[in-house]
Amino acid sequence: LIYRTSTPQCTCKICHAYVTSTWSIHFTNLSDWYTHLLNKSPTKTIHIHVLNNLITSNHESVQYILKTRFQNYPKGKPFSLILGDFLGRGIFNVDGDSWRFQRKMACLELGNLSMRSHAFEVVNDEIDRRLVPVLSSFSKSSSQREGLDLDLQDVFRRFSFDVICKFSFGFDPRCLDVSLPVSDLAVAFDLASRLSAERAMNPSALVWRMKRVLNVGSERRLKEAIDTVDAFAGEVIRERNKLGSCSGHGDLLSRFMATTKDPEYLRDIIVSFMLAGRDTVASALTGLFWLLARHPQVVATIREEVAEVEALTSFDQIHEHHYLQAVVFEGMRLFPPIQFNSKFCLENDTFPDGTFVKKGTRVTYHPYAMGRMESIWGSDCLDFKPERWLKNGVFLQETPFKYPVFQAGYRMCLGKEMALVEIKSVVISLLQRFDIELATPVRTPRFSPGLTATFTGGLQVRVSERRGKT
Ligand code: HEM
Repeated sequence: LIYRTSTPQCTCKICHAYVTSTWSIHFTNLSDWYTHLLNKSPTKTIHIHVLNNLITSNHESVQYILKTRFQNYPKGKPFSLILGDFLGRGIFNVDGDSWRFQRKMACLELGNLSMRSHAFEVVNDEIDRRLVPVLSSFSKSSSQREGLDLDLQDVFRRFSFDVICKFSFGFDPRCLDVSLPVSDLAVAFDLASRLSAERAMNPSALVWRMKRVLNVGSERRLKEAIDTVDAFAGEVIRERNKLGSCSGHGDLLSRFMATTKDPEYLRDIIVSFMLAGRDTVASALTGLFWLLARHPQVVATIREEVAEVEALTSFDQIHEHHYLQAVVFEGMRLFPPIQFNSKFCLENDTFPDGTFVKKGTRVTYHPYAMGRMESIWGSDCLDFKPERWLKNGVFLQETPFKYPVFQAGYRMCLGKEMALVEIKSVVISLLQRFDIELATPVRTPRFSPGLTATFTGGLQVRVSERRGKT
């Protein structure tokens, strides 16, 4: 009974390759195989029947899902159930009024001028006091670690975890420190995120639901991880309550606390923002530094631009480094932190590309594949070429429906500007001070399962201080 699956049995070539995993003979990642299939598809849409999942890289269909027929493509129950234990009723996991309310509040907060300067301060403080010292301690000239390999992905995850916690709820988890401490919270958060995502890989929801009822295996570990995250969120809320409304805190949590005292709801908001701001930024930085290590000319050009243009001293200056902006966008074109994103179709529909969409079908748009579509980027789509974003030296943005790295339409990412500031500040600071090379040259990164793209085995690098630049 447990393994009975409600998905249709299909023996077509694609479904067979999916079910037997034979796609992995020719492709490193499932996303690379989907990219291959989508590039070949005349409509740029494919149907994995056994998953009842329509996957598209057609920008007109993406616009249709995310904007034109937004109401017909909510997140839907299947996902809110899968992620419900971890994300609760937080912004990522709800539709309708609850989503609208949280979006409005978060929008006010993230767009607010003083929050922008607060974000800038938090990011640069974390860079100066923690990120740079950690890299220095691993550099070839350091007496501390004598040029040991450093997992840059791990460092970026620690960095962005500290930043989002300090920024959103004024709490400093101190994950990034020269001693690289083990943080129970960060470990639990990772586990909860990974195990929640893995629920979706079961052939039927019955599998994980049964395990949850029996409290065994991965469901037991998931529960324990969520308990640790809940304990942390509870502590943050209690501390904040003690300080009262006259604490002077102007952060995101305070704004939500002014509207509700429901601890469960506040917990969901805390978890959502930790998820939103942590893994995504770390993932963007990991992919970008992998690319930079393989493109010394791009590094040299960034250094030239940074030397020419005044240093980044405020949030709003982020648009002044055009080449750097192009580099960051180009990095996420090839390595989008959220490789794919799914919705559910409420009523029968037809995509602009002519694909019929049956009610109840899972509908997925695929930023990873879209970044590698010849039809969008041309025959050099696999090359890392920041110049493609520049016209006469000025950065020109592509429509978000062709580049839905931050999603697009009504639910577009609210932290985009903050993420860009964070990524650019890190790139500038690290490239000014260090030369960074890959410890083991990997041709194609392999990704681990999870809600955001993570390099399996991390990003192992060797760091050396640039003479006269420290
Ligand atoms: C490179 C970094 C980032 C990327 C690539 C990114 C990407 C995305 C994507 C794809 C979504 C849509 C998710 C979905 O609906 O399932 C999203 C939503 C969101 N992001 Fe980001 N994000 C980044 C950083 C951030 C940061 C730093 C914050 C907060 C400070 C943030 C806050 C949010 C929020 C609140 C939403 C929910 C919007 C809604 O549902 O209306 N993001 N982001």
